[in-house]
Amino acid sequence: MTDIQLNMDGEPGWEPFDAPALVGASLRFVSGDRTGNRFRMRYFRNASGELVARVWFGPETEGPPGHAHGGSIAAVLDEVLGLAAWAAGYPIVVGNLNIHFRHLLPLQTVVQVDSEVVAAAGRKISVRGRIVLGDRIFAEADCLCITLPEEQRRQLG
Ligand SMILES: CCCCCCCCCC(=O)SCCNC(=O)CCNC(=O)[C@H](O)C(C)(C)COP(=O)(O)OP(=O)(O)OC[C@H]1O[C@@H](n2cnc3c(N)ncnc32)[C@H](O)[C@@H]1OP(=O)(O)O
Repeated sequence: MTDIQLNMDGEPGWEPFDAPALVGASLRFVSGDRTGNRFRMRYFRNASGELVARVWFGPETEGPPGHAHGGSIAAVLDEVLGLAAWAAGYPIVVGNLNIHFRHLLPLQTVVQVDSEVVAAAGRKISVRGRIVLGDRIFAEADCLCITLPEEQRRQLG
């Protein structure tokens, strides 16, 4: 397997972001395995609080031959956009995730997930995101996150 570059060393202003330190170790499904053949990913945040992820879609995320399964793309967007809301200070779960799959995403490629918290109204936090490689947009998503009441948050641990 070729060298997998997930760092942002050449891009000043982005610091590694410790997702489990914020939301807990339960966040394993997408970002928990740093060596396997499903996803490998790293989170980064800048001084403005924007969150990005560098994600490698491994052979076990396959859907169409040689390309990522739509569900694997959805899983990545669910986690990254939900985490973007948490990183902005909102303890949420994802209520609605709407994805446009724009281009087939080739396996064993490192792509970037950009995110932006675009609105907060009461318990509803709107987050937008996209999966890109250079100018190529593979997927775009709108995510509605809902903050959890304190009691429900406590039950989650
Ligand atoms: C803890 C670690 C977190 C890790 C980081 C995040 C990354 C992972 C992200 C996820 O995968 S989270 C897991 C996937 N999501 C879920 O399983 C959520 C399951 N659904 C629920 O728990 C509840 O339906 C939910 C908390 C989202 C809402 O239920 P509530 O009873 O608390 O809220 P309610 O129904 O009163 O709705 C509150 C407002 O949100 C709106 N709303 C709720 N769900 C909606 C929805 N699905 N679509 C559109 N609007 C929605 C609702 O209309 C209302 O708007 P208004 O205040 O204007 O009336």
